[in-house]
Amino acid sequence: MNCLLGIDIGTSGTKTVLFDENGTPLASSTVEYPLYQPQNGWAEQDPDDWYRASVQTIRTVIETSGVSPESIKGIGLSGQMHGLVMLDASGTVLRKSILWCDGRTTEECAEITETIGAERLIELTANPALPGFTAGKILWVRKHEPELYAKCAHILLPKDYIRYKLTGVFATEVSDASGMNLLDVKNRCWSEEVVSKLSIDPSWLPKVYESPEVTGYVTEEIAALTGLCAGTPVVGGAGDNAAAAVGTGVVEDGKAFTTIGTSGVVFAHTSNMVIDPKGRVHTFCCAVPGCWHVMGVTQSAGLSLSWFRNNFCTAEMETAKQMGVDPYYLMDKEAANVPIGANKLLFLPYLMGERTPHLDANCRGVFFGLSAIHTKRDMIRAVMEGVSYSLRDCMEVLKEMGVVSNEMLACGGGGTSPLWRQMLADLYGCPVKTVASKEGPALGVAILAGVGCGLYPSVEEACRKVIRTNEPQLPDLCAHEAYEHFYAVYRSLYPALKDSYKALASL
Ligand SMILES: Nc1ncnc2c1ncn2[C@@H]1O[C@H](COP(=O)(O)OP(=O)(O)O)[C@@H](O)[C@H]1O
Ligand SMILES: O=C(CO)[C@@H](O)[C@H](O)COP(=O)(O)O
Repeated sequence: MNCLLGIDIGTSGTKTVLFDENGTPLASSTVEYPLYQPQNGWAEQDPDDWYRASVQTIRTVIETSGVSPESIKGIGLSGQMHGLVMLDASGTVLRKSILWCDGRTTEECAEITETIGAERLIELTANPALPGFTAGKILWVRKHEPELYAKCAHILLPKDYIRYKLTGVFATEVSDASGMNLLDVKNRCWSEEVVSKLSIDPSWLPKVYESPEVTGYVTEEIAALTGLCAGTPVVGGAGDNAAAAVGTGVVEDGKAFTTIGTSGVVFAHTSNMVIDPKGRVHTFCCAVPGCWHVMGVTQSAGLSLSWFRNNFCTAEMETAKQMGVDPYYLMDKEAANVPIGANKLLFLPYLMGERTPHLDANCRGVFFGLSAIHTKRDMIRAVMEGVSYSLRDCMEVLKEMGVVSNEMLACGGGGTSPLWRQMLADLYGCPVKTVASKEGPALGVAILAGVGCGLYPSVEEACRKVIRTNEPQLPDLCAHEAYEHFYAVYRSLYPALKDSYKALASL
């Protein structure tokens, strides 16, 4: 039997899944780790937490599956995008990684825009300078931590740090590199102009591959720690969203998915490069060589619900533990008993600022319309609806650009909730499907590994062989109409609060 391994370095945890060559999961293991928030709007993680989680989950899936390590023909890596990992010349991590949802670099982004020129930056990198992206984080460390910056010899993205630990190679691939503000997204290589104008040492940047290409091989040391065979090939893989696209079969024009992970993303495949002139959605290379994708991002999707759970649902967490079920299952049940509109309670999910459509690192979460009638269950529903309104905002921009068809796939932790999927179907006004496999990004990069090691002829062929979809959830037209009224009020809130957000941030 031929097997493939997919490793996804998510924000909530690392998930490693072993598949057979038909995409059937044989074993899966997840290890969670903390998110550090040293200041309001900052977010960091320890790259060595990702490494420990990777080693542990690889070892676990090999042991529990009982497959022989020789049968693992290739490994694919996926991960949260944009995070800055800085290493010194000996390969030691210099500081905690500054993550995709960290909003500290508004000033540095303005500096990048001024240095390159707003139009030229979009011409070269297909995107404006955004606080979530990596280049601003590099400039922030240069300005605020010069002693540490002086020791830097390598810059990597989260999953590429794990690649370095597995193979000893400094490499990345086009989909993740697109989110650094340093890649020439059209030509799929580093932009010499941007790198040199920002005075970033080009020797710090890893070599860029296409997603299915082999980038290196598992070392003897890692083999001894994990049970893998030394010499197992590791392919480029993809940023988590490009990886989820492969894992849900979104590899052709007109196909799209929504993921509710820590972040929320509405993603559409494009075989031509399409750019939103207002910069509200990102244009990145995708994992299919020669193709791109457009995606809108809600910074705090699952994060809003996990924040609510952790702070206000200790009773549900306790009951869930006693019942041996997931606390989110109980929270879903409570929310399902509340009518559309959460008894006139709205939630703006801007806990970590927002990208699509506002591009504002300073905005923050709001419960709007709170009344003495409301209970916790209204608030749970309002959080889930608020995230769905924000995803509808993403959808509206993609529709304006003409890149989505009238069908949507749902994935990510939140995409496993039938209630959340129905909210999406009702709000988008289109059927929402899931794929039979729940493994999204891990399956996506396992498929890429299968292409890289010759088990499949192409990404598209592999998806045709492996991906199966379930029956769709259909939109309810009455619910759609009801949501339209609440969505209109939701849309009016950000413009009304914009100046107040700025004032609050400046205090
Ligand atoms: N049954 C569920 N109902 C609603 N939301 C859920 C459920 N299960 C998981 N989630 C959401 O999914 C999020 C985690 O998604 P996941 O895709 O694993 O995250 P990441 O890839 O960012 O680490 C949680 O924060 C939670 O909000
Ligand atoms: O910043 C983005 C995409 O631009 C996020 O989608 C990150 O890639 C984090 O993903 P999750 O941890 O939510 O999967």
